[in-house]
Amino acid sequence: MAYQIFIDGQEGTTGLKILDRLAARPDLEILKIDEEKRKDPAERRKLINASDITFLCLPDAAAIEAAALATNDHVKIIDASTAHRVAPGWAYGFPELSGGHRAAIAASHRIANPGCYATGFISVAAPMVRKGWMPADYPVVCHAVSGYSGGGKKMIAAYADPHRPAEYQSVRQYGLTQSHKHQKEMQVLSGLADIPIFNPAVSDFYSGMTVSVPLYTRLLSGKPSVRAIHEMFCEYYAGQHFVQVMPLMGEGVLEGGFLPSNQLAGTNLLQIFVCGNDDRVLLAACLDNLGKGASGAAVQNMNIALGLDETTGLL
Ligand SMILES: NC(=O)C1=CN([C@@H]2O[C@H](COP(=O)(O)OP(=O)(O)OC[C@H]3O[C@@H](n4cnc5c(N)ncnc54)[C@H](OP(=O)(O)O)[C@@H]3O)[C@@H](O)[C@H]2O)C=CC1
Ligand SMILES: CC(=O)N[C@@H](CCC(=O)OP(=O)(O)O)C(=O)O
Repeated sequence: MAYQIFIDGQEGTTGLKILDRLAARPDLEILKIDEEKRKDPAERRKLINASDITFLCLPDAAAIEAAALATNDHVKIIDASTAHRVAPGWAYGFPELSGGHRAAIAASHRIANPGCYATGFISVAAPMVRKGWMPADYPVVCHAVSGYSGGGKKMIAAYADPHRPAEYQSVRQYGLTQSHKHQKEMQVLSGLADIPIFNPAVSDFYSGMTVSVPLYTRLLSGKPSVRAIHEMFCEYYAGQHFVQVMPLMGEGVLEGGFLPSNQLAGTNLLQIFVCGNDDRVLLAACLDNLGKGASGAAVQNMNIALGLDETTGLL
């Protein structure tokens, strides 16, 4: 019998992308909610409890409410929101981070899907801390640029508006108060003592993102060379299908010395670039905010939670 899947928030940006990725799969049956009952707690409770897997593609408050509607012991919840990412009892859905993370996703009934920026940041910061090269109190700074679909339906509509302000054509930095909702998750999952300084920006393209962390090697334990850092990342992610460590300096991959942000749109891939020199290193992660940053990761986590090949149905 096909697995029963419910997407709470099926009309939103992330919900629709998950639906797209699952639509052609014969091993799954999608439990659709009537349009007029999309926000009816009783109907949602019924479908959540009838499912094997429920994806929550909702704002945080609605995701917390939805998780409480799951009353049977069977259903596995995969929450795309920020609500449960550092909550006790929830597995963090980044299987490439460690064998322990993959095992927790396979065993848990509550899986928090990582944030898009957080995925990029953790992919480069966590191995540096785990390998003992970046001291936990390293003063970490992170820069990032995202496509506007990261802001969901409202931001997509604002960018598509023919009467939008001219400034939308420029890169717009935000998170200026240093209290972006991903910062706690970035700190905790990377094993850092302090919240990193985070400078996100949104720009005039639909999806994709680059998340960068500049480092002084002189502040790292053992002062590793840029080549040694690259080798460490190659070993850390060896054998992973969706996380790829690119050639040192992006040799043969980056055209004209530019690192684009939209190259991985439509995929579940995350590519890591190690650039710079033996004094100043730039670690950068490129991904699709709607792919490995949201719907792709959610489907990968579902595959693991169901005991399937994690690449099923994913590019
Ligand atoms: N966009 C992205 O790149 C990423 C998003 N996320 C997270 O995923 C979640 C969904 O984001 P996104 O898809 O972008 O957001 P959207 O705003 O595009 O979609 C959210 C959907 O949830 C629906 N909704 C709101 N409240 C309720 C409720 N009480 N009951 C049922 N449905 C409700 C909305 O309905 P209506 O259509 O009526 O507005 C909408 O369809 C968020 O928590 C977001 O932070 C995570 C990673 C990346
Ligand atoms: C461009 C833009 O606005 N991006 C969103 C991040 C989207 C995301 O990852 O949302 P989650 O926190 O649910 O993971 C933002 O900065 O809030």
